[in-house]
Amino acid sequence: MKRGFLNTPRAKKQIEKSNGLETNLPKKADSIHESSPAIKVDFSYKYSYGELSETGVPKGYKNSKLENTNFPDEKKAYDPKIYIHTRLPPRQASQGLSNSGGCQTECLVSGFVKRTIHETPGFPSDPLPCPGGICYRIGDAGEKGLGVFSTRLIGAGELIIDERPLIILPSSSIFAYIDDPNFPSYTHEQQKQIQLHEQNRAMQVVYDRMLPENQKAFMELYNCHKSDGSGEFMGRVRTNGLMVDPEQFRDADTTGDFGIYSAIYKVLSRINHSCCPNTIRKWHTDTFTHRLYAARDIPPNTEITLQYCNLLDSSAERAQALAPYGISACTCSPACNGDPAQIKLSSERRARTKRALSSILFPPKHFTPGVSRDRWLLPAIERLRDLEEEQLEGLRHYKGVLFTLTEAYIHLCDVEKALMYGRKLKKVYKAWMGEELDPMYWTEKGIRASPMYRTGMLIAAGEGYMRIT
Ligand SMILES: C[S@@+](CC[C@H](N)C(=O)[O-])C[C@H]1O[C@@H](n2cnc3c(N)ncnc32)[C@H](O)[C@@H]1O
Repeated sequence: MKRGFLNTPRAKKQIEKSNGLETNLPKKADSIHESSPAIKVDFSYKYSYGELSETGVPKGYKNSKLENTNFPDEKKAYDPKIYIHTRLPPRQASQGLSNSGGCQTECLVSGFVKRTIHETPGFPSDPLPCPGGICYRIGDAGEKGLGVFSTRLIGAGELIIDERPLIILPSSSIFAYIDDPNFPSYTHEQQKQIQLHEQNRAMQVVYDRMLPENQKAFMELYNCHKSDGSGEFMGRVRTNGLMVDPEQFRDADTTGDFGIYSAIYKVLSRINHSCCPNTIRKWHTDTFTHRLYAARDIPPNTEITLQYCNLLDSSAERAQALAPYGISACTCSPACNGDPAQIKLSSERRARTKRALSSILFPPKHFTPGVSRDRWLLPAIERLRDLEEEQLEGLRHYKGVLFTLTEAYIHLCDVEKALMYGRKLKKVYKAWMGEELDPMYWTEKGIRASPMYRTGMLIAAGEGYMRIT
């Protein structure tokens, strides 16, 4: 299927909106829809969910044209502004299998993204093996349907799975195309239904190209959008898609929610939501996998959980974000189903953490005699306490606060406290950064030999650049 997705009026409008600038849009020849009339499409809506009384396209609606062209997986040079079908990593490369992660992914990506992927250093490397072997199982999670559970103690910072997706496709609805000139005359809800219908048709092309075992795994996934017109394919995409880190790849000239990608997995898509998730997940383009790490110790037979919404939002905002997943009353954690006083306390802690995201701590220029030299760190210590009491070790912000505290205590030459925070930092650092934390942050020898500690010693002796009064 070769389609000028980014050449649609809607895509143009969206690209311009996201940039605030005129962009270098594709030449007409890039599109097989050259003769299509310009159709005004409202792009700002969110799809409906739940039990809709009327679903499907309105009577008389004419399907858009779909064409399927074969794109060689090995070819890298495509028009950056056209979406192409490709299976990645290419077949001959990287066939290594980890616990479940070695499959090829059926991708619908722009030529720009395909090139970005191929130019990523290390691509395609094998998925990482889990050092302690498989540590999870898929099982019954009661009202939540299936879920993923630990089969043994998984230590904080341990790799749980490094999984390649079954499918990668654009998150936004621009991968569907509307030809019908009557489109603007349909009601808002009808327009949404048409969009879903066209996306479902486009997804059929993706599905038809998938390996049979991946087709089976995809169709076995849960679908919570059975009654809103999403269709068999889009229902599963909407239920199970996890965002691919847009910092690693996204369509050219895009910002915000536009131009980003979603991925669907055999195992990761079975993981249920918690407002206190016990994991950290991060996309890695070199292995073409999502890596899932334990954010804290996970005892045996414990449900492994992810976040589906912004965890620092209020419980009402979280409930709103979870509703499209069919999660009506979130009972995932004490932050949601404790007694009212506990929920209030939880909301206050999360709101404080959210406010603190934009604040930066600066050390004092001079230390005042009689005043504890770490007093300026109190806000960071309080933030860390809030995050730990809320069991939010899986947030990136937790790593940030630990970094601040570890470095500050190394500077202050307080080895005991530096070690305390540095050892916590080590457990979450690798999940976020992809590499082990330098021992200068978490071993006594490393701390004492570090330039930060030595500078701190000079300052304490009154010989450094920052004199203590
Ligand atoms: C990505 S799937 C997760 C796996 C799914 N439970 C299954 O059976 O395959 C998302 C769906 O799981 C269910 N779910 C996930 N987290 C939940 C939670 N905290 N409470 C209730 N249901 C949840 C919802 O039905 C949601 O639409």
